[in-house]
Amino acid sequence: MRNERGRRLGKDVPIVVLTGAGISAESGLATFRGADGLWEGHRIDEVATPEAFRDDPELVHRFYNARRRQLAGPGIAPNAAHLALARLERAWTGDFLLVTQNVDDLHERAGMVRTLHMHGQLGMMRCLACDEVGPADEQLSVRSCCGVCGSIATLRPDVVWFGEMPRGLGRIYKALETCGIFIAIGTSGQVYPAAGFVEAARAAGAWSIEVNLLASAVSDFFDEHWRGLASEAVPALVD
Ligand SMILES: CC(C)NC(=O)[C@H](Cc1c[nH]c2ccccc12)NC(=O)[C@H](CCCC/N=C(/NCCC(=O)O)S[C@H]1O[C@H](COP(=O)(O)OP(=O)(O)OC[C@H]2O[C@@H](n3cnc4c(N)ncnc43)[C@H](O)[C@@H]2O)[C@@H](O)[C@H]1O)NC(=O)OCc1ccccc1
Repeated sequence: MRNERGRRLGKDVPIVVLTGAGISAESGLATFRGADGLWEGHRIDEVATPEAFRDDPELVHRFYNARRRQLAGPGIAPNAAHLALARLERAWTGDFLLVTQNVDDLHERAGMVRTLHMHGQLGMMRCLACDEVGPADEQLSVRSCCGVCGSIATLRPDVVWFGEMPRGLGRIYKALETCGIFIAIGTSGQVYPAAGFVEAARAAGAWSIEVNLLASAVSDFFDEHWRGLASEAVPALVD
């Protein structure tokens, strides 16, 4: 991998890659702030909150069931950007961590292993009574029963909602504090704490690269910018 000044970026330095909805856009999955950023007329961050689940759990279940159906649907598959990152992970000799804000499983379907879903996973559910986590199907509802403790109406999507603590922050900040390269792909830099990772990486002296269709809210923090479709820019960057 070479930076825009052609300086070879050694595959032996610790690297952190952050991805957002933009990397899955070309796989047919809607981005959050794409189109109108609405689902059934609801602003996404209206249905992705603990308050929404408390007030109207059926609406929230419908939202996540619809996204599970879409993700499991025909034609939804990892694109060239996911596949290029999987090649990079296999070729990387230094510490490698992929942190994704995405709840889809396209990185894993592309063969990636060292992934951390900081906002949870669409394919999993958690029981609020016994805290058991297990695979979720497309029919989750308030009538669903927990297979472990038998309680009803206690199953929720195992995702991180607005106002909730993201997953693995300790591991993420540890990796950011020692990384030599930080790459952000397909994220608008509007949701925290993810949007603040580039500053932590820079503070550690990392070379920072942003790959995005448009400028993001944190573009100024990056050393290098690759503007374009992830499916074209990521292979060009890493191969
Ligand atoms: C809206 C925003 C202002 N609000 C927040 O950030 C809030 C509140 C907040 C906390 N700190 C702050 C500081 C300042 C201001 C606000 C806050 N944050 C939280 O609540 C977080 C939890 C947030 C997580 C919420 N859950 C999600 N998802 C899971 C659910 C679900 O999926 O249903 S967030 C969800 O939205 C975000 C969407 O953003 P992107 O992925 O960037 O997608 P977007 O559509 O915006 O952009 C796509 C980009 O791709 C580009 N693109 C499009 N197509 C392509 C293409 N083809 N190729 C390349 N690029 C492309 C576009 O140009 C665009 O730039 C993702 O994070 C995604 O996971 N929790 C928390 O803070 O807990 C306490 C705490 C405090 C301190 C330390 C620890 C904890």
